[in-house]
Amino acid sequence: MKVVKEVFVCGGKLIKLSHKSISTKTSMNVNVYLPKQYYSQDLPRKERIPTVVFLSGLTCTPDNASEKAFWQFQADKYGFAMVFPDTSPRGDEVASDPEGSWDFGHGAGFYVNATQEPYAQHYMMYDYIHKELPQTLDSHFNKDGVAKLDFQDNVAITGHSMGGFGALSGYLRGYSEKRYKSCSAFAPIVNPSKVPWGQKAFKGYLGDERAQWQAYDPCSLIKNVRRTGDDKILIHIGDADPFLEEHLKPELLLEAVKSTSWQGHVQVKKVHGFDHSYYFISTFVPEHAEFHAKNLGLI
Ligand SMILES: N[C@@H](CCC(=O)N[C@@H](CSC=O)C(=O)NCC(=O)O)C(=O)O
Repeated sequence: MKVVKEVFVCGGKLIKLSHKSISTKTSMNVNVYLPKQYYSQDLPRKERIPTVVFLSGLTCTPDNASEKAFWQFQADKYGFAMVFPDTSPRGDEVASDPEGSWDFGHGAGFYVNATQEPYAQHYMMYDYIHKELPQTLDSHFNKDGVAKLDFQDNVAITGHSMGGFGALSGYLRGYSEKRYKSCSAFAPIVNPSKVPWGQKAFKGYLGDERAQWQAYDPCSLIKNVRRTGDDKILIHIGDADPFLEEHLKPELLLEAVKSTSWQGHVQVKKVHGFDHSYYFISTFVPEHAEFHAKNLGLI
């Protein structure tokens, strides 16, 4: 991993990194915020700082959320690190949308492992986000036998829109192995198999076979994942979101959990007047931060 830049922000630092990915066979950018506790001498030697992973939406790079979601204040408040990955592989050698649209291809990897050519060459975002990146960050930051940061065990996941889908999907697929301690989402695409953004992405990356789609779709996954303990999923969505009716459809997730172990444990908070932007996200980041801090054992 190469450190591209370090930026002082709040009480810690945003570290901008790039690295060669085995999964995507490209160079990938990722931003990591290390909270003030990381730099403090007071951190008990045995305690590792947990991580919250934020998966961004269509068109985003790691910088959108780093600059506009204001997670850093919350990371300092509770003592977690933030990981802001990119949304797709990029580069001249990486196929993108044939029509140059922004909802597929570069900036729109949908956090799945593509099986269809030419996308299967590089779009292995599921493996990258949930397997390779945590290991790579662990090796980079926890050198010399001193493990101050926890990228693999005490980790929460959240995301926005396409990234909200990615968070729900990754959480539910990894549920039996407790890959993530906690999951939330901002205006997520909850049922990609049923909406235009998701159908375009799934057809392009996964092909026509619907069984492949169900293996990533939160509305299918949640029916087959038995909830344990006090686990809950927190979702916020604005009622003035221009994508609400066509692409997001949160009611489909509530419908899907009926008569399952998740009924009553998926909280969808529809908030009046809010749109799809980072003004909406940043407003509700404090509530999501507190939710994850509790589940990560920080409060
Ligand atoms: N460029 C598009 C708008 C695309 C858009 O709204 N992207 C959202 C995520 S949408 C779902 O995944 C986003 O987060 N954009 C980045 C930002 O900083 O706001 C258009 O021109 O309409």
